[in-house]
Amino acid sequence: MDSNDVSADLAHVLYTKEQIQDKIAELAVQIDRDYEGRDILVVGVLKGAVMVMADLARALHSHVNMDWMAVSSYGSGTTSSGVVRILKDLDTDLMGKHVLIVEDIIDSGLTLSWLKSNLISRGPASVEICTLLRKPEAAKVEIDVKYVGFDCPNEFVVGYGLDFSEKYRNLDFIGTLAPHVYQ
Ligand SMILES: O=P(O)(O)OC[C@H]1O[C@H](OP(=O)(O)OP(=O)(O)O)[C@H](O)[C@@H]1O
Ligand code: HPA
Repeated sequence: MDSNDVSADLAHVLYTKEQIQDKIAELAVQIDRDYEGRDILVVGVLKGAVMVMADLARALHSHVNMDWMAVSSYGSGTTSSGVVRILKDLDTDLMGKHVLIVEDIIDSGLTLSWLKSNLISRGPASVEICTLLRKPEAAKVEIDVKYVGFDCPNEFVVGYGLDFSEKYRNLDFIGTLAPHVYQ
């Protein structure tokens, strides 16, 4: 094997490319049904949500506008503190819009909890959340999430937008890392 081959860094595959694509197609059917007759403003949270946004937006049949936010959560090490700073704000006025926040993962829930309240304060007609992954055992706050792809184990996961030190986002599947990567 090539020493630069990322597959050597992986411990387990949790969700294959096919499982992810099937799940996104399922979510798109639900979303199209729920938003029938209404335009959707999908808001992707950079950078992790890039892959989910790209695939979900293409799977939807509804009229969709796309916008992006970048936020940073401060905390010690890998722990989100819930104190969130906006690094890139939306270009769109949310007044009267049906907003669907699209995320790769809800871990502690602190980022999304803050973001949802922030967007609600801008006067949209509705704000819902769609996340590909959620870690139920890691939740620190309760948030109402309408669309969840997979409830996943409380392990650090990478791939399909999710990174470790900015690597592995480009994998088309989701997995866990081998211990040597962290050492
Ligand atoms: O539920 P929480 O514990 O708040 O964690 C979830 C957040 O963490 C990840 O983003 P990250 O800050 O790693 O940035 P990235 O999307 O650029 O990778 C993910 O995309 C969520 O935004
Ligand atoms: O498990 C994770 N992997 C990558 N990024 C993350 N951000 C929150 N949780 C995770």
